[in-house]
Amino acid sequence: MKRCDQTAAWAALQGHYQAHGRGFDLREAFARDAGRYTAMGIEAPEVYADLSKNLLDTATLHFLLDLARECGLETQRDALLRGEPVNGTEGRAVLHTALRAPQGTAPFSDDVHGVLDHMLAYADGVRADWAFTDIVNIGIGGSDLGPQMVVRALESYTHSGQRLHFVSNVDGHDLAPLLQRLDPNKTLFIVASKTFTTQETMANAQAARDWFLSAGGHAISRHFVATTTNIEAAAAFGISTTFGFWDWVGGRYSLWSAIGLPIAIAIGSANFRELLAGAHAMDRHFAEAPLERNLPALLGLLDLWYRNFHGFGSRSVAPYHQGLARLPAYLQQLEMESNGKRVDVHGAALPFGTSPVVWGEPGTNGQHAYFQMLHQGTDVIPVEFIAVKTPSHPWAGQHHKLLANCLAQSQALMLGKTAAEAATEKAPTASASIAPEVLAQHRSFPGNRPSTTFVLEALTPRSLGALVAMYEHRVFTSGALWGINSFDQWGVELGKALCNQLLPRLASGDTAGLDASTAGLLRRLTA
Ligand SMILES: O=P(O)(O)OC[C@H]1O[C@](O)(CO)[C@@H](O)[C@@H]1O
Repeated sequence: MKRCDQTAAWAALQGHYQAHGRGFDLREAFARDAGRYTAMGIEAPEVYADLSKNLLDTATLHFLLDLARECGLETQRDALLRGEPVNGTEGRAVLHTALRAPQGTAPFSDDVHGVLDHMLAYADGVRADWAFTDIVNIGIGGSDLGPQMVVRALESYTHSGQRLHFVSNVDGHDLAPLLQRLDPNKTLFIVASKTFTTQETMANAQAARDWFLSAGGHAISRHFVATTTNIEAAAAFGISTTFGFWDWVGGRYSLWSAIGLPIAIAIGSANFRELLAGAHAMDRHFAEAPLERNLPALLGLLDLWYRNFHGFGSRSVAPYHQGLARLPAYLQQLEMESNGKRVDVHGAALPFGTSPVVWGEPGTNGQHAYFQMLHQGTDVIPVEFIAVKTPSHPWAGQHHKLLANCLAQSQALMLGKTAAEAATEKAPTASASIAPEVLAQHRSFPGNRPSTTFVLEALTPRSLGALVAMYEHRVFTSGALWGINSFDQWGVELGKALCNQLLPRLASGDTAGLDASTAGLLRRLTA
């Protein structure tokens, strides 16, 4: 398997970038090719993607697809899906796709469906049990972001009466205000942790249990359940109802496993199965569609083109659906924990950039905050718009405003406005004292700024499942091309170890042997 920079296609792309890519102009590309929108629209299950407002043409795509083939992308993908130990540094397979495959069609099927059926039956029982008014998921990272994002997105599928809460931060300001509002005998706590050792989760679980007992709670066994691979540790904590999963489910890929319990309680088993079905449909697309029409593969290639040739270090995600408010945070873990790596699978330092910074907010809110920089700042930041055709509220006029904003932003990023065009506009009165040609500079936009727009018919369990799986496979694609292990996360370990060393010093105030800055700050925080 070749790393991207060791292929002939990489060299060809370098030449192509110098000759055409650098000076590529979207406005000219649309003027030259009337069929550009149609040719660069990809129909994947539940997701339509308009790639036409990106800085590439048929020749670029041709070289990128050559690169994918030379890197053995399809072979790497097949190894992933077969359950080979592609997570080399941890000696593990990576099989989140098996969690959403129909019975008998993927590795570990009996185990997967056994836990799934058990978990969904329990979830439906909780939904029907009106004695539970509040469900609290205690977990962090992958044991929080996925379930939280999905529950928020599918709020219209939840039934009223039960409230879902997510507590993640070791900061007591997360848990304490919530507990004040809860009745212990009407609350279910889900302690969600793949390892059941994570400091934040264990601290919050302990605090919740202490509160439960001191606030008059009865029957811990009914009010605390766990979702974990470490059933012994959950039992030692005193939890007898546990839904398990396996080491081949990465934390950031785990919402499809027992970690999805809060989702299942929120939307019910039938809808949870729809979520899985949507993801499975995208899995099949990724596994079977030719690379030319394979949406996750094309997105991964586009990421490489932007990161390694155009030098863009960031990508902004703008979901034009308030339900997807937590999607950017979810994608930050998915993408940056997966591909924020600086050595390849053989431990060799990489001579090129890997994961971009992924960030964003729902539209239209972002427009009134940082879109200024996207339009007129000095950095080019590709933007990803997500538009949903049919809302789940009744206000068509308001939805039209949302969609018009979404389309207008990608249009403005692409078209821009020249100083000459700006000069023809009537200046606002407040700016009248500025020379018109100076004002025109301020009011002009460079344009030619790339974006992708995804369209969903509606935000449903099925479409959301497909959308998330699309992102997972896209991250796999760019990681595979870069030659990195997208499935470990050693970068989180050093901070954890140093935290454990510092912890006793917070109580004792001992600063001996610390660097001057850490010692000074510790003194300031403890004196
Ligand atoms: O589910 P756990 O084991 O508590 O881990 C939580 C999170 O911590 C990490 O291991 C590192 O931050 C993530 O990969 C993971 O999702």
